[in-house]
Amino acid sequence: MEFLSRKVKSHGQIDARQVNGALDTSGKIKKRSETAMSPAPPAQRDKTSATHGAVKQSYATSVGKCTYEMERDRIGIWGCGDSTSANKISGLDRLRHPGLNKGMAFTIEERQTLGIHGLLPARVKSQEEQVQMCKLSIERYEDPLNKYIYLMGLLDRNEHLFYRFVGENVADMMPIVYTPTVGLACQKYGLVYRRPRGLFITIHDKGHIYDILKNWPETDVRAIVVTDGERILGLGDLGACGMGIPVGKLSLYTALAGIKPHQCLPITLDVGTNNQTMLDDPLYIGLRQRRVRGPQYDEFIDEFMDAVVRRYGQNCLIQFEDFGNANAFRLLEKYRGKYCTFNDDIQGTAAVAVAGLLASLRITGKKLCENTIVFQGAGEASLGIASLCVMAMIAEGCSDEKARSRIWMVDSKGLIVKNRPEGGLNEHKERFAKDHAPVRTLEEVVDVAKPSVLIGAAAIGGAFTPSILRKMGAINDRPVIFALSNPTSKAECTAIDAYSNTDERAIFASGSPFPEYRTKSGRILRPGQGNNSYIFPGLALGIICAGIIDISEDFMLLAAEALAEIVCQEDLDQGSLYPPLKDIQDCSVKIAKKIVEHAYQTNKASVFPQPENTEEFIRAQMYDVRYAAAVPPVYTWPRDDVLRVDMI
Ligand SMILES: O=C([O-])CC(=O)C(=O)O
Ligand SMILES: [Mg+2]
Repeated sequence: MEFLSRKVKSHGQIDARQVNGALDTSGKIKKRSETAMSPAPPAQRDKTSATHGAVKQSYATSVGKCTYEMERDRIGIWGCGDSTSANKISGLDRLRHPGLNKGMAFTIEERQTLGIHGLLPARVKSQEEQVQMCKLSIERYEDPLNKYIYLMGLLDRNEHLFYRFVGENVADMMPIVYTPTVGLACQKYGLVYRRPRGLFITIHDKGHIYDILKNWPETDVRAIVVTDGERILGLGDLGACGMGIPVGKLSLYTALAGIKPHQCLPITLDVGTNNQTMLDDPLYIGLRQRRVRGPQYDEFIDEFMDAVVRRYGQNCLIQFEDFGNANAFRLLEKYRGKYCTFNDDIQGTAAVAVAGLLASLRITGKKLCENTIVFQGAGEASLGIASLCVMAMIAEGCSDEKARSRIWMVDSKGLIVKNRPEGGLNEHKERFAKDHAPVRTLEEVVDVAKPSVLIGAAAIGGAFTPSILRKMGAINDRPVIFALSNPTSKAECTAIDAYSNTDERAIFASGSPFPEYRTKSGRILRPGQGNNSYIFPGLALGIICAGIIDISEDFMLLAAEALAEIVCQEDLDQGSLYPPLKDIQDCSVKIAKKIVEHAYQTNKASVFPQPENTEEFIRAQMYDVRYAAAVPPVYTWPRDDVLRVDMI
């Protein structure tokens, strides 16, 4: 009895803001009914057939909810009891559930109420103290792969803590959960894999994809990153081990753009691999067979797309990641406009590179269309960037033909020219083919074209030789050099190469991070990271908040312009064309804001009514890394003296 009264009394100490409603952006308490958070509409989920009509949603359906109520519903979803009997969930299950676990941050009241008192040491830690612990723990590891394994372990144990820790240490943690370490993790995925963190759907599951999606315990999925593992970063075909990429990308959805973790689903489509080393490796985790191609592959992907719509609704975003060149372009063309989809390697990389180019104009004082751009590579990234450059040049007032004339592309056979003796130009390359005699090497193309901008995205590490870089320095006052291939080993040159071969005049960016560079005069240059991570989280946030299905190219240019606008003079003075990584979460919100506003202007939004204050609306939807109360809200009764009945 005494124990009970202690429990009830202690409930009163729970922060009412956490249990009774969400904080709005001003820190003011809103009742839940005033917030945009509420359950996903059942009618929109689990459709019996894939329909493709416009789906109109209300605010209430666009984003899901948070705080105690959401935590409670998730308990049901994870099979620990239905949501109505959720309060009966064992405390032990809470400790094991990464979305509910707070570790030693469970209060004494929560421990007693939930029946986990005694399972934890006496000490109650604040989340801030736990973040400090994470820092100490990760610093103990020297090998980046061990740091990766530590962080994934943290994610498996305690989601809120993981996202708070990564979110507060973006510059230090991004190279671990993302490029370049994630590349190493994929190569060693057989060693790294611990527990389900996404779905593996194999070609043998054809005909049953919907059923597999139903095995995923979350029903409110808003974003999927999918790969078939054929071109993982610049590392090539890693088959099912490519899973590290969707996992890494979606962890940035949450860490950088506040998209709720349970709304994100990583998927690997395992159609085999042509990587013999993987096939021979006893640790390989995927199907031990060569890649399936042709109609069987196409039917498989078609079925996947329809199953996603049927399970999660038409507004569920499907980001294609690290598919092989041929499939990437084909599938983008096939599905765009019909499904809520974009290809990050073609379009996301294009947007981040064009953002960097737009920012570089503030240093060179030129218009984009006054530049001559040479691409090393003519794959997804290069062709995507080239196309978006044309769009940006046309926006400056130049003709399509003139814009294309500014672009020179080099592939494995040399300069892409019309009537190439070897033939074999696809329509994407054909668009940029020059009326020129064959030119074999990149260096010769630099001699002929005299570019102001050199962009590498063909995963040939070291392709920008000192001699090429020196030529760029000789032709230009401020040569623009982008070494975009990932991971670091595939970069076309290092930051040091770029600066030291151009008398430190290069305007340099790279896909993977490079350390700061000290000039001879002692100035510190901070090479910017032209990685699509500046784009895809904010883009996705905007798409989800406005319910955009048709992600047309204007959204990509808009995202690029939005990012370029954020770059300030101080960034440029430090040699960076991008804002510092520590500001990347703000960039995501700013990009999302532009995307949402543009969606309403162009009738592409399906969430109504349009929010009055876009930024406030977006921020109100974002994941809160702080812990929610784990026990139900309490209400107060009148004082004892009011209730007392006079018996005399
Ligand atoms: O993952 C990254 O760092 C960028 C990217 O999309 C790729 O290289 O394929
Ligand atoms: Mg990629």
